[in-house]
Amino acid sequence: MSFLFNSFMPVGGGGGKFSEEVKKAKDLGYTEPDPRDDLNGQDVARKLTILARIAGLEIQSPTSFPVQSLIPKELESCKSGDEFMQKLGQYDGDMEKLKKEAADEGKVVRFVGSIDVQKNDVKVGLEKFDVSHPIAALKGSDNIISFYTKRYGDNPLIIQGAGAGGDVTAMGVTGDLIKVLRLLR
Ligand SMILES: NC(=O)C1=CN([C@@H]2O[C@H](COP(=O)(O)OP(=O)(O)OC[C@H]3O[C@@H](n4cnc5c(N)ncnc54)[C@H](OP(=O)(O)O)[C@@H]3O)[C@@H](O)[C@H]2O)C=CC1
Ligand SMILES: N[C@@H](CC=O)C(=O)O
Repeated sequence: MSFLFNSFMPVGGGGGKFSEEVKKAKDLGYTEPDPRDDLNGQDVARKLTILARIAGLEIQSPTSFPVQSLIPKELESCKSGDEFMQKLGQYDGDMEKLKKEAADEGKVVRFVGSIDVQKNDVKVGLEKFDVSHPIAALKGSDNIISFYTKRYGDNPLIIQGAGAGGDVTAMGVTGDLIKVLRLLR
């Protein structure tokens, strides 16, 4: 999703049609095998569930908090990812409208997950960001996690790096396997 929005609406203008950027992300191996698993918000919701639990929140499941889906209502009944991809272009106008609205406000649109530990609040969806915000400047498949804490107040602690692609995914899986092996010792 990060690559998708970084290339759909880069700072400074440009970016292709939404459906074309989804196809590009899929061809590069950045989406889930079925891109609907990204566009319905569930991939981000799963990651937020893990992070929120690490932060101490009791989150029942990735479907137990608000998640915005970018799948057009009319395409919810598609039988396969291929059918979905073929039809997605018919709805490019909706995303184009959103892009223009944000651009008129001098902002960009990004798909983000937020965890408010104190309020016990988790949510996933589209948000507009000022072009000077660190999330606006992301490139390629980079993801960003910002920690707003008592000490890292208005200037958050930031972790940034590639969040998709074969090499980093393989590295993540290998890291998890090593952790499991250590637990089994
Ligand atoms: N794509 C990405 O950038 C990222 C992906 N992920 C996660 O990594 C996982 C894989 O994603 P991705 O690599 O894109 O998906 P792919 O579909 O490209 O690869 C999945 C691989 O897993 C194999 N596989 C599936 N089921 C089984 C099984 N039961 N036993 C053994 N092998 C199996 C498939 O084998 P076969 O080809 O024979 O079907 C295929 O080689 C997903 O859970 C995804 O959420 C996480 C971070 C980033
Ligand atoms: N499909 C994911 C990448 C792997 O988890 C994404 O869109 O960020």
